[in-house]
Amino acid sequence: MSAPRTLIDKVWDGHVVRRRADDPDLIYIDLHLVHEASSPQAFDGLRGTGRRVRRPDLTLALEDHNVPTDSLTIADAMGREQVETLRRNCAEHGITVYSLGDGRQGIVHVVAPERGLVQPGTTVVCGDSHTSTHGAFGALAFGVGTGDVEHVLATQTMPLARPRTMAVEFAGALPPDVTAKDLMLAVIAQIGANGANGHVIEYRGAAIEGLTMEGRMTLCNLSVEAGARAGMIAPDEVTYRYLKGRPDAPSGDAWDRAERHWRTLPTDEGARFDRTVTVDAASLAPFVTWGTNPGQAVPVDSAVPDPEAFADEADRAAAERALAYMDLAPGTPMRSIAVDTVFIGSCTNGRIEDLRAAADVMRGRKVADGVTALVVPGSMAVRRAAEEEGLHEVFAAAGAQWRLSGCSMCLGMNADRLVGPRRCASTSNRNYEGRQGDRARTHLVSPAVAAATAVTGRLTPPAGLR
Ligand SMILES: CC(C)[C@H](C(=O)O)[C@@H](O)C(=O)O
Ligand code: SF4
Repeated sequence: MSAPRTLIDKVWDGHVVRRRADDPDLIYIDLHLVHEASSPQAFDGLRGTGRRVRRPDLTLALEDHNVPTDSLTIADAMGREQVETLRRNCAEHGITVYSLGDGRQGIVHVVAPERGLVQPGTTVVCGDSHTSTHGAFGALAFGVGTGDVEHVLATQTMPLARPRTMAVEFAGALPPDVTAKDLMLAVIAQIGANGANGHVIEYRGAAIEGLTMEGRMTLCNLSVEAGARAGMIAPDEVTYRYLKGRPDAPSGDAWDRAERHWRTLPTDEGARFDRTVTVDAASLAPFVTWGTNPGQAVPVDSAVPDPEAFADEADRAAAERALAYMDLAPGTPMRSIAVDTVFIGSCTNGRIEDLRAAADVMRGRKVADGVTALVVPGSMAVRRAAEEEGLHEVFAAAGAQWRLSGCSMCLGMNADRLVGPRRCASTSNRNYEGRQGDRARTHLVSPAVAAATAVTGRLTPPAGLR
């Protein structure tokens, strides 16, 4: 009987191409996702050394960061250049690219799973930190730098030091209105924005088993905001049901073989993690950030904390600086904070269930005067699914804008950028200074909280409308 192993260990061990003392392991990569913002130098590097892409068939490119969401024409010269460069690079190397205007286009971390490309027990990389999303399937998925993108393009492998393992155990069931987004904002508030540095997290417990694949993707997406290298969830019936029948998932005998393998992946009884953190899921509430990192978060029914209350000096200084940037005073009830913009979208919360949750809150209601609300589906497939259900009509009737898919207002790399000292409730994953625009102030929230906030014009949990 071999020693009990974690899910992380099993996927790692199954992908070591070469192991040598004093060297990082060389890991095989099953799926390489590419986007326009982080790939140009990598392709230049290949060209400079006369190398080709080793496995174009295991590489998929998408246009997401620089694309507009209100038109199929990229007005901005730099954005256009990025996208055209990606198209040229992909044509030169025989890589499939889902371009702006293609029905399969969308945010890389939304499209790959919905196609069935991300499968349990595989390794997935992309020159993008939120590649951690794909860990929801029990894949080992992580963001890599541009130099690594080049290495993977050329060799389909990557040298990697074995990460440490961390179990995040959720005790108890989720209360109503508490979503995967709230769970993870609570985890990051508990362990800190660097709390999982150097680790791959496995999320465990009944609250996780009860999440849909979409919720699991939201959770794993935010792993990197806790500093983790990746986040993973063991595959189960929920995973298999989601994958079956997707265009790029295995079918027939190949499915049966794959499923037999997938069922061997969950962490063995008695396997050890380097670290374990326990989170009381049953005591959580909808969370919202007050500061400029995702760990600076509190339940929406509480107040902006007093920096003086932080025991750690660095935390205190960070809180003071964050409150100055956010223009907030200690003790201000979160629910009294007025916003002028609401963004519903991104690879964290731009999937169909997220849009359903937002539409459920907005149905029959209106966006408050003076508030601009953007609803940006994470992919064109999500957009079509939402339209089939009539969600776009709910948003339009409420006065929200219904857009094409892309990263949009998640970051200031395209036309959906906030100008001036605007304040935004956003379903995205980052709230650092200038993230959504030069002086923009971001409050990270779940889709339901974003929708309720759009209706009242102030940070509001959905229960606040009932
Ligand atoms: C532009 C890209 C490399 C970046 C990332 O790595 O995550 C972006 O997607 C982000 O969310 O900040
Ligand atoms: S939606 Fe936001 S977080 Fe996700 S890949 Fe795009 S920019 Fe990065």
